[in-house]
Amino acid sequence: MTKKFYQLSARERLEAMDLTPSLTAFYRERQSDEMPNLIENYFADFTLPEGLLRHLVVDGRSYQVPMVTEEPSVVAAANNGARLVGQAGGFQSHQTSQSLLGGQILFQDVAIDELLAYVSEQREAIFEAAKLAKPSMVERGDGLKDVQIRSLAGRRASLDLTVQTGEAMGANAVNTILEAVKAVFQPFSKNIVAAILTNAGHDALVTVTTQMPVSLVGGLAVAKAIVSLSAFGKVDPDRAVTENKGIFNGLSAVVLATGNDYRAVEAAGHAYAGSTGRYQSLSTWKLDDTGEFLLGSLTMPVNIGRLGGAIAAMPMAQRNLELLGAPSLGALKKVIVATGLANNLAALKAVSGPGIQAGHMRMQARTLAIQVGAVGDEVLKVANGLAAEGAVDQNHAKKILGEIRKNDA
Ligand SMILES: CC(C)(COP(=O)([O-])OP(=O)([O-])OC[C@H]1O[C@@H](n2cnc3c(N)ncnc32)[C@H](O)[C@@H]1OP(=O)([O-])[O-])[C@@H](O)C(=O)NCCC(=O)NCCSC(=O)C[C@@](C)(O)CC(=O)[O-]
Ligand SMILES: NC(=O)C1=CN([C@@H]2O[C@H](COP(=O)(O)OP(=O)(O)OC[C@H]3O[C@@H](n4cnc5c(N)ncnc54)[C@H](O)[C@@H]3O)[C@@H](O)[C@H]2O)C=CC1
Repeated sequence: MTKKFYQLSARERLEAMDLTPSLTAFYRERQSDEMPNLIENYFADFTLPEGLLRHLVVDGRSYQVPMVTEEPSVVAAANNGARLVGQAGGFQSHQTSQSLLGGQILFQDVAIDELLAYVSEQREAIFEAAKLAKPSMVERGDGLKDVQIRSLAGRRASLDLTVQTGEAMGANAVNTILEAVKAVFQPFSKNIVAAILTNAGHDALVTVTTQMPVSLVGGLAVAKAIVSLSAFGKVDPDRAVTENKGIFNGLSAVVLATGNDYRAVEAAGHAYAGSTGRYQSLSTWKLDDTGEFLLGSLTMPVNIGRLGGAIAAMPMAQRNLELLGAPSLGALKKVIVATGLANNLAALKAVSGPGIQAGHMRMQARTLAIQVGAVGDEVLKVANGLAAEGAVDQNHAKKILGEIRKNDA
């Protein structure tokens, strides 16, 4: 019987794709032994560059932070922000919870009083079902910690479970527990719509702060400009979404480098950014009462792991955790949020000061050089030529590349 596409080996898949010989050769060179089992229909590895945030100081400890991103100037911005904050002693963290992940059993057409009464009567059975579903968690002191009913519009309700997940993100564990607990609600089986974890992260908030003399950012006028721009992120969602993108520039780069689920972290972050009813920037920058210090803070939910998921299966993720000094899960979360705040500071300083283009486009120049066909040494030569001309666009890049090739011929 012919195999289905997903049953083929990675090599066989390339043959089945019926590609040109050059495309087949290209992808074949990019097949590895490490990745095929991570996802489905695997046919090649896609590589992204990894850059270093050299000194990120959090709670008095200095970290070398791996960052995976495709965007020029993000790693430079992280280093820039972390350097400024480092001179003031670094970031402080205020982690407000253990590793807690939520789950929901969703009910419709339900009489809330009946459900409340049933939950209170079956509390022990609920905890027992959770324990039997994941006994190893309970042995470690983790597992189901709380159960609450939340009434929703239109005779709907959510049974909210809070699960302590130890050193893992716990997504699969929570889903397993939810499906086991669902079985306790047999009398309501017709009312149950789904049992699935929530990425909201209400119980996984991490806060990172900094207090720095205004002189470090270039004086009171610069600090005031940063504060003024930050205030727009509180009143205008259009500005807030851009500012948050700048935060995730750094934050997601570390989440990715450690093999964690960046979609989960970003979804939770954006939901938290909208938790007041209006979408706002996740960070806050203000001056202290004396006007001598710039105060920055970033609070957001972070549900990640130090093991489990894809982390164990990706050698780069493993090595990157080693590079970070094998931090505890709590410390890793702080590093991730602090990197986001470092990027945010650098971006706000650039955008409220000279503008983003000067620094960003200098670094974008290398990407532009590659886009117009520069290879090897030509890439830097074109980038330097663009910087010298003060015009970073494709036409100039093409012109400079043409001149370099003419001179080298
Ligand atoms: C680009 C810089 C850093 C230039 O910054 P600068 O002050 O013009 O340059 P500098 O040469 O004085 O360098 C200052 C520090 O930046 C770092 N740095 C400098 N160059 C490098 C490099 N090549 N590689 C690694 N690190 C670098 C390094 O730490 C250096 O200190 P030093 O070590 O020299 O004492 C600055 O202008 C900056 O931070 N800009 C922000 C860039 C940014 O945020 N880019 C992301 C893309 S834009 C975006 O996506 C979102 C955004 C920005 O719109 C969000 C928002 O609006 O809020
Ligand atoms: N909505 C979402 O965000 C969803 C995400 N996912 C994916 O789930 C993955 C993460 O799931 P996890 O449950 O974290 O991974 P996992 O399923 O690999 O579980 C963690 C494993 O580590 C073991 N373990 C050993 N020591 C531990 C300790 N000290 N603390 C905790 N666990 C320990 C556990 O017993 C378990 O086998 C990610 O890849 C994510 O993309 C899956 C479903 C939904």
